[in-house]
Amino acid sequence: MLETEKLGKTYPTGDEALSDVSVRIDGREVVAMIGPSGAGKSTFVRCVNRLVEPTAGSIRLDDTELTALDDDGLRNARRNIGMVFQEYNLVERLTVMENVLSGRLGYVSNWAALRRNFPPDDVERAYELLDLVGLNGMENKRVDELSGGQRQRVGIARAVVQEPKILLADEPTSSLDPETSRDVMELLTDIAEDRDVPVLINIHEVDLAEAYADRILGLHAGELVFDGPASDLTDESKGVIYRGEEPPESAVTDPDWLSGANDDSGSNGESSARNGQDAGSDRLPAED
Ligand SMILES: Nc1ncnc2c1ncn2[C@@H]1O[C@H](COP(=O)(O)OP(=O)(O)OP(=O)(O)O)[C@@H](O)[C@H]1O
Repeated sequence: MLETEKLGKTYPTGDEALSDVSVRIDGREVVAMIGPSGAGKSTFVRCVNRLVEPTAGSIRLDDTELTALDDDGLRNARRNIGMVFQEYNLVERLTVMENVLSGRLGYVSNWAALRRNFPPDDVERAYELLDLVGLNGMENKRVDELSGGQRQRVGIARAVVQEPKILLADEPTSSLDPETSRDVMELLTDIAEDRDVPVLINIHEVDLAEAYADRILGLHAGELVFDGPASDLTDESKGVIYRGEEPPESAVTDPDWLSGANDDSGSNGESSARNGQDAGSDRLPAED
C-alpha cells in the first residue's frame, strides 16, 4: 500500500510542483495519473522513488516511511518499487535476459552482480516473466534489435522481476504508436491482476487512462483536483484538471468532495476518495 500525505515539492528554482497531495493506492488497483504538462505527474512518481526529494509531507510504502530513509534504507526500499520509464532505460547492448535480470541486482551481492551470476530461481523467474510479457524465445536478442513496444515489455519484465510492492510507470506509452500503447496498457493491467500489485501510471492519453485504469487521479498545477473511478471522469472534471476551471457548484455543495482529493481528515484510509472505493461524485475541491 502506497500512501502519501500532504506531499509537497518546491524545486530550488521556486517552482511549486506538488502541493498537499494525499493519496492512497492499494490492492491490485490500476491508477492513472493525468493532468496537463507541468501539472506535477512526473514529480509525484519521482518523489515516491526519491529520485526527487520531497520538500513536505510523507510517503509510506506499507510500514516504511520513504522520506526518512538513509542511503541503505533507500536502496532496500527501492527493491519494492518497480519503475517503468517512457524511454525504457534499458542497456541497449545487452540481451533481453540480461536486462530483465538487472531487476534482481538489488538482491545479489556486488560480486555476483559483477559476474552476472544470478541464482537459478532468478533466472527461472525471468523466463516466466518473458513469457508473461510475450517475449518468449527472445531472451538472447540484443535490446537494440527490438521495436519500441518490445523494449517496453522488457522494461516491464525488469520492473516486475523485482517482485515490487507497487509498480510505477512514468509515461510508459509516450514513445509508442496507438496500438502498441493499448497493448502495453493491457499488459500493465494484466500484471496488476496476475501479480496482485497496484500499478500507478502517469499518462498523457486520457482515452487510455479511461479505458484501462480503475481509478483516475487528476493533477492541476501541483494540486490533486480529481480522485475517483474512471467512470466518473466527466467533461466538467476534465475542464478542472486540464484548464483549471472552477468546479461546478454541485461539487462545492456536495459534502462528499470535502472528504476527497485534498482531504485534511487524517491518513486512516477511511475517507471515500482515498480508498478509491466510492463511486460517488467527482471530487473537485474549490479553487483557492
Ligand atoms: N528539475 C526541476 N527543476 C525545477 N523545476 C522543475 C524541475 N522538474 C520539474 N520542474 C517544474 O515542476 C513542475 C511540474 O513538472 P513535472 O515534470 O512534474 O510535470 P508533468 O505533469 O510530469 O509534466 P509533463 O506531462 O510535461 O511531463 C513544472 O512547473 C516544471 O517546470
